Amino acid sequence: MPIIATQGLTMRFPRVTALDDLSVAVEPGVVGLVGANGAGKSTLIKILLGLMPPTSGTATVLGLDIARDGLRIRESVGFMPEYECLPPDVSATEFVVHMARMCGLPPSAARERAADTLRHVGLYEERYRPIGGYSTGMRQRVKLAQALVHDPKLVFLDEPTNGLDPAGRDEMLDLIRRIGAEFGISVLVTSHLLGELERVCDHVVIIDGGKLLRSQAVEAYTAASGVLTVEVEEGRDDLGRRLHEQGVSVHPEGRFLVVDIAGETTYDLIRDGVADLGLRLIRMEQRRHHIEEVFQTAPQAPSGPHAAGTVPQGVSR
Ligand SMILES: Nc1ncnc2c1ncn2[C@@H]1O[C@H](COP(=O)(O)OP(=O)(O)OP(=O)(O)O)[C@@H](O)[C@H]1O
Repeated sequence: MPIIATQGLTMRFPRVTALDDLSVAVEPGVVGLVGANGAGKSTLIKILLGLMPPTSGTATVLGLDIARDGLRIRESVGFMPEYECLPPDVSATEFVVHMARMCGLPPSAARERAADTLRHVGLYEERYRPIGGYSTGMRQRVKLAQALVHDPKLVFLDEPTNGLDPAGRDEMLDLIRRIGAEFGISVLVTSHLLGELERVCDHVVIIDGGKLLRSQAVEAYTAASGVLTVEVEEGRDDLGRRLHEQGVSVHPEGRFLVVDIAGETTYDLIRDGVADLGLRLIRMEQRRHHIEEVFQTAPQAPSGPHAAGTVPQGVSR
């Protein structure tokens, strides 16, 4: 059963169509939702939580109908919002226990679950200090803990790496992977950073101007390309010249040579060239595609705000 399925989902505000006839279904796992600022990601999450009725169309979350079962959806789904929403004067423990109680857990179970969840997200002694003194990374962890405390089957994480430094991002991405792999909780995670989603997701849905651009497994986006990256210690240009003379399509790129694969012979020609020129081969690997290439090849939607051939502003690697 898909964890999320939408059919013709449309949300029109007076001046803008935030979602435009969106039909998509995703299976359990870690699912990325990507789109530029204003693409409709937060609107979709609010509609899926049953907090806002769509203008038209239908959707189910964990098999529950958003129009009828909003309360049951919110019981089974955790939500980590993008915006700052934590009270500064209470500790992480007090806040997460409170959220667990709000979800219906009795006092002792709420305390236990809060302690477990805060430990899972990497907050230890700090959890007794007021949240107001926390770093951005710690606050993101508290937001994540409150989304997980009632043991949901699915969590919606809206831009969980926002505002984090590279180390904080890596830690948050590791946590997201563990939520999916170790705890068996499905995740819908939004980001405008495609490289992040490539790292943690099983499946990525791309929306642009409220329309579905692509929905497929990450491996389908990152399949091996027909191009080799070759790095030699010295003599890059000599090797490039020789390959070119042998009819190989090749061009330099930084320290590397980028070589079009025209069959097994391409590998032989590189190997022979390296040996004959007495070079040291550091690497020869087949390049993989990246999710961003979807934006570079997608035709422009008639009403889409973004020019074809460009990554929409706000979406980056
Ligand atoms: N309550 C509202 N009233 C009017 N317009 C809205 C409302 N909520 C969202 N919009 C508009 O709908 C479009 C989609 O917004 P949404 O917040 O869903 O995008 P997003 O992909 O989440 O972007 P971001 O990454 O900036 O949060 C935007 O043009 C936004 O201005």
